[in-house]
Amino acid sequence: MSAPLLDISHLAKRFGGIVATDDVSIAIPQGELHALIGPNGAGKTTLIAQLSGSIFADSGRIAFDGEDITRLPMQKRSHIGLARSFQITSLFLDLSVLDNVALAVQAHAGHSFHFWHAARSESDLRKPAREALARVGLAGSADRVTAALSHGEHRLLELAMALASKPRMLLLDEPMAGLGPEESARMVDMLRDLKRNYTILLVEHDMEAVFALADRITVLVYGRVIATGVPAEIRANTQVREAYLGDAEAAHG
Ligand SMILES: Nc1ncnc2c1ncn2[C@@H]1O[C@H](COP(=O)(O)OP(=O)(O)OP(=O)(O)O)[C@@H](O)[C@H]1O
Repeated sequence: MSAPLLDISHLAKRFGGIVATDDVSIAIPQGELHALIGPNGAGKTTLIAQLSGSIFADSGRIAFDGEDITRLPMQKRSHIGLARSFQITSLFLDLSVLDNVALAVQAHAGHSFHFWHAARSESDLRKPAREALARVGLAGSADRVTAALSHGEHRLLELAMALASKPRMLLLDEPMAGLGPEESARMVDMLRDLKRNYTILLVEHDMEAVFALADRITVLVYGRVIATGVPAEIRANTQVREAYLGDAEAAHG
C-alpha cells in the first residue's frame, strides 16, 4: 500500500484540564473522502485546527505527503496543498463574491503580491478566483454583493475560497451546517464531484451526507478515536452506536 497523503499519529491537545484530542491516529490515502464524526465537544474542530496549523498539537506528529508538518505554520501548510475551508465569519459581506475569492487567492500567495504589481496581480488573482467560482457553480454570481447570497451560497463560496489555493487536500468543517434539504443535496453533489479530484477530510453532523459520501469514517468520542472503518463497519459497530450513532440517527429520523 502506498504511503498516506495525510498521516496523523498520536496527536494530542489539552485546553487546561480539558483533553480535546487524545492520542489521535488516522492515515488518509490520496483520493479518499474520510469523514470525522462524533458528539458535540468530541474534538473534531480542534483536530481540524491542528491539521490546518491554526493551533499546534501538544504532542504527536502530522505528515503530509511524507513531510513532517507538525510545526509548520498555517500559511506554509496552505502552500504545500492542505486547505481548510473558510468560515462564513471570514467573508467580507460588502465585497463582491469574486473579490472574496480573489482575497483568498492573495492570502494564499502571501507576500508575493505587492501593491506596485497591482495591474498584474488583478488578473493573477481574478483568473483562479473565477475558475474556483465556476467549480462550485457560482460563476453567475461573481459580481453580486456577498451579503445578497443565501446561506447555502455562502457555504459554496467558502468552498470556492478553499479551492482557489489549488489544494491537494481539503479540510472541511461542517459544510452542511444550517443548510435546508435542497441546499444540502446540492452540497452533497458538489462534494461527490470534488471527491474525484481531491483528498478530503470532512467533519459533518449530517449522517445521511456522511454515509452517502465517505470512503471511510473515523469516530471521535471525548477526543479519542473509538473506531475507523468503511461505512458498513461503522454502522455495525456496537460501541459507535452506543456512543453516538444511535442517538444521531434517531435525531435525524
Ligand atoms: N480554545 C479553547 N479553549 C478551551 N477549551 C476549548 C477550546 N476549543 C475547544 N475547547 C474544548 O475542547 C473540547 C473539544 O471541542 P471541539 O470544538 O474540538 O469539539 P467538536 O467535536 O468540534 O464539537 P462540535 O461538534 O460541537 O463542533 C470541548 O470540550 C471544548 O469545550
